[in-house]
Amino acid sequence: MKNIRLFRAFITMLPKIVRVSPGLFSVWMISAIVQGIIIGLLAPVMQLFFDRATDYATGKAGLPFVVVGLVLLGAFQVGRNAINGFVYFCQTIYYQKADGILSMEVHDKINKIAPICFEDTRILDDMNKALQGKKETVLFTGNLLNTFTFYLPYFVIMSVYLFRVKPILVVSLVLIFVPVFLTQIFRMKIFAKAEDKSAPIRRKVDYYESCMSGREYFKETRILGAFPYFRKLYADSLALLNKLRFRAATKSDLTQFGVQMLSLGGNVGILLLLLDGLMKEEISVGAFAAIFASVDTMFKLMGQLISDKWGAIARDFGRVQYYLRFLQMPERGGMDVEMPADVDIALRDVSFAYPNATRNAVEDVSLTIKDGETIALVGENGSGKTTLVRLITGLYLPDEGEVLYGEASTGEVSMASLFKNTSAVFQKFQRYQMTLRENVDISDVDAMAGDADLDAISVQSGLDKDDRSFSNGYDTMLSREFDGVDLSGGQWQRIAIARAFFRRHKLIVLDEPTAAIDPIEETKVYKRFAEISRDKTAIIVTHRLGSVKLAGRIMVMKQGRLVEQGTHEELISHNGEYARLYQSQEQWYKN
Ligand SMILES: Nc1ncnc2c1ncn2[C@@H]1O[C@H](COP(=O)(O)OP(=O)(O)OP(=O)(O)O)[C@@H](O)[C@H]1O
Repeated sequence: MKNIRLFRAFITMLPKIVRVSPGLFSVWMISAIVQGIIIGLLAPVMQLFFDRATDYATGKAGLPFVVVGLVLLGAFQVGRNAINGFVYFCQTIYYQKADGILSMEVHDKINKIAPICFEDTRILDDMNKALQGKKETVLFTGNLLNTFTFYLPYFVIMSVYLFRVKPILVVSLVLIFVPVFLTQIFRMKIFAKAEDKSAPIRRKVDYYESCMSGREYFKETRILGAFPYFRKLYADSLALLNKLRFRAATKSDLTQFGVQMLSLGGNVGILLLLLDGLMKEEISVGAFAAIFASVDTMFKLMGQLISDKWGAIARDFGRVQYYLRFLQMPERGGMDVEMPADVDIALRDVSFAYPNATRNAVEDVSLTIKDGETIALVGENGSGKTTLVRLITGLYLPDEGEVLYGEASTGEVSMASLFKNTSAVFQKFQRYQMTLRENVDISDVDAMAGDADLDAISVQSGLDKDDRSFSNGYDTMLSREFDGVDLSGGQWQRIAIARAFFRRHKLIVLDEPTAAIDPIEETKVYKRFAEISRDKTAIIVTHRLGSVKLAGRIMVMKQGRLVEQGTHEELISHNGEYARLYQSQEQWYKN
């Protein structure tokens, strides 16, 4: 993907940030400009007051003059504190709002990109970085805006003021600014380099940490006695990470120390120039006192702009690029059409390879599934069954050939249109941490299951709501994280089946839906499934060949190819791959 330049990134982000809340954005920007102007004008106002005070002391002016100067100075000081607080308030609220809205945008985008992208580790990596980058994107835009709204007016006012007092002051300011700026760039480079080296080590540290104490890992790690092994890996990686951090911090701190010395030198230099001007009566006592009082703020703001703001811009820019490139990723697209319900599904010379895979997972498959037919897909591990059903449903698009629903090719139709009449239970089904009712409802949010629907679906999927696990019936929370209960693998699988049955569908895919259910209960589930899918197209992927007999036709996959198809009896008498698989399973039960 192409690199995005800083200015381009800024003008791409700006309208997105403004759209979050145009009213609040205007208030925030205007108040930041006013803040810059007030703080910039503080030095001339101070001079005014000190000059008047000197005039009063030497009898050149009356007391009211001094009082007016003092009131003006007081007003600016109060104004400065008030505006500082107000700008901070606006900015905090704005960042929070923008973060929420940009998160939505990322999730909407993820919903539109082709599901195959989730099989590509590089795209997944980019997606993760984009998600992390969304927060930094808001800060990045905010920091750039801040440069123009607050720092620019402040430094323009200060430069004009200093120039009018003594032009050499502006020149010395620029002379200090340049090396400070360059050293900050050097510091950014140190951190960028350290970050590049640390990122993979940090991933390992996080991973070893979860292997030691993560919820999913700790039982197996304990049983295997692998804790000391992971502990050592963790400690070694952590030590390496700390070494990198220490080196970067040392270099950076030394540079920072140099910068501080430079600023101190600059500070002293400016004061000497001022003193010289005062002695030669080129500048007034008021100007001397005002600049003397403001020079510290000026150096602080300069450091803040360069290290905090631009440092953060440089640090965050990489992630912002990931974010913007992710938003530019091509979407799956396709037409929104009303898919005909009662059509045959045909695959014509379909081949497919996973991203970065060296060989096809599905190779030159042609077949037709008649409307309302029940098909069983069988074959050894890795023979391509799951991939084939993903192609049939249109979740993935073929690299070669086409999958047709009647006349419509899956590549031309939008995912929403395609999946409208499809339901599925996947091998790796999800355990949604919600109530039992919600776990079913989400498959057809327009229908919302009532108790009667849930009773019917529970029977079909073999779910027993009177089981003592469901202490609150259908409203039992199925998550220990949310003060609910956890279930057995078989119970979760039945919920996944219930969810698939609840969805209105013309095509249903059951990819190994009963692996965690005992064989007797499995037979019952399949029988009930045969009843409810009588007029529907159904595809069952299974290893247990005892349950494939209910299918009208059995298709046998081997190394990505469709090698046999027919009824159980036909395939047994053919004495090929299916017969071999069937006989080997028969042996399990006989021996
Ligand atoms: N995400 C992936 N990336 C790369 N290759 C994959 C991916 N998923 C599956 N494969 C490969 O594609 C081939 C077919 O896998 P598939 O999951 O379709 O087989 P299967 O018949 O369903 O296997 P099983 O019975 O074990 O579930 C295998 O060689 C597998 O290694």
